Amino acid sequence: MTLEYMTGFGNDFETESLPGALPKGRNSPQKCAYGLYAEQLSGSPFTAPRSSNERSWLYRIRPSVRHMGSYEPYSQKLWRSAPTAHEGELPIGQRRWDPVDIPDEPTHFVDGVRTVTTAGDTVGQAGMASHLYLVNESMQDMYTLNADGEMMFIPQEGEIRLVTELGIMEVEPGEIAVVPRGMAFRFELVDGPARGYLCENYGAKFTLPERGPIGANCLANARDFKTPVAYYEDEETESVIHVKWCGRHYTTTIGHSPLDVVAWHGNYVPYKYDLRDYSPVGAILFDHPDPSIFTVLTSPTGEAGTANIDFVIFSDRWLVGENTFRPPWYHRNIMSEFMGLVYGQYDAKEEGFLPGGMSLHNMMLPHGPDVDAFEKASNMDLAPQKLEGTMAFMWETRLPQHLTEYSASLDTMQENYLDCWAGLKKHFDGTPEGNWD
Ligand SMILES: O=C(O)Cc1cc(O)ccc1O
Ligand SMILES: [Fe+2]
Repeated sequence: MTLEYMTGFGNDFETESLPGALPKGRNSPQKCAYGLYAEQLSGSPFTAPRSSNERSWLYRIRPSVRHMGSYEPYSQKLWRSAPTAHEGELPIGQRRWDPVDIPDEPTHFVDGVRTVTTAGDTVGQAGMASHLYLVNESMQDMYTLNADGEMMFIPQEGEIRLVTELGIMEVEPGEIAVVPRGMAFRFELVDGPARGYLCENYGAKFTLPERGPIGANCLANARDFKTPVAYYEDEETESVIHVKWCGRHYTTTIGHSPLDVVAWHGNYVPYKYDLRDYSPVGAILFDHPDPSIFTVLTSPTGEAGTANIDFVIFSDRWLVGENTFRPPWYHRNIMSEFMGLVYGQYDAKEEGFLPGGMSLHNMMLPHGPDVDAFEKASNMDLAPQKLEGTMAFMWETRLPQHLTEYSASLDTMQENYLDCWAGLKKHFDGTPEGNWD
């Protein structure tokens, strides 16, 4: 599909799919052109400061109050919500999983979400959940809307199409997309089954991190973000809308497509971003900076520098540090790190961390390079080295992440993960050189 996008991050966009559908100079004319209804979708409180105030005006065939009402419970037991902290005797510890297969039985997006971790509390609007989506069927006459948070999609296998109230985005592995809290969409497959990672952000919306002394350029540049143009459906077919609200799943049935927005303007929008447009900045003489240097988007909290979620990537880059151990250092961290791998190899792990796999290094639990990565990096020739064809990512949150019964009992969980560090030898022998034999 050839799709049109508007570029920029946080812009006030305007778009119409019929000429003159967008009112000029006002939001609520007495009668809207084409007999449309005007509707405001507020993503921030009305009174939020300008820098964080987000809303869009939608000009649609029917107001959404005609789309939704009379909610019936819907059973989706594997799409969980925080808090799940006190359920059963779920284990703690460093965790890693191999990729999970896409099921054979017909599975659309809503049924294909599998929750791996939850943090915080949906009702308190803090924290996040990390999920997988495993999908082999497009949604048909079915739509979904998540009141609990915005959703970041990271496709790992298979291109996906998100047909949202504000327009259509196609997203392939290497790209990400974000759908705002409360926006309805239909999830479709472009070219076959799809597996990916999904972050449900219960807290403040993702935004670009400050660059500080880096200045006005590099990292994720605003002009590389893409928001779809208006698209509408005028279809009188029986449809189901799935709604997730305070951790529960519901459906409501209506007689038409809810994707009936003919024109819109505003800054509360879905967007996509190609991670290969990211311009990494790093140490160019010695030492390994904190991974926050690779932040793409951050969901801030009221506490400075203490993110609800930092979305960080480890993409193609040069390693040039002199007299430097170049992979990640060993560490313990107050923040909790969920990682996935879209393609390639991650530089802290020589084996075992596979594309489509995932790892969890939770609050204060130690981790770092496996024994082979340590030995290799400790002894290598330190010529400039290019890491190529790699795309790992991390959702790092200030809150501890809790497993679910599903992730704790997945048969792809690596029982022997700790063994990747078991061979780390004692090199200390009391001499300044140490013993490297
Ligand atoms: O644990 C990890 O692999 C992620 C990570 C990468 C890095 O370069 C430094 C710290 C860190 O947590
Ligand atoms: Fe880490």
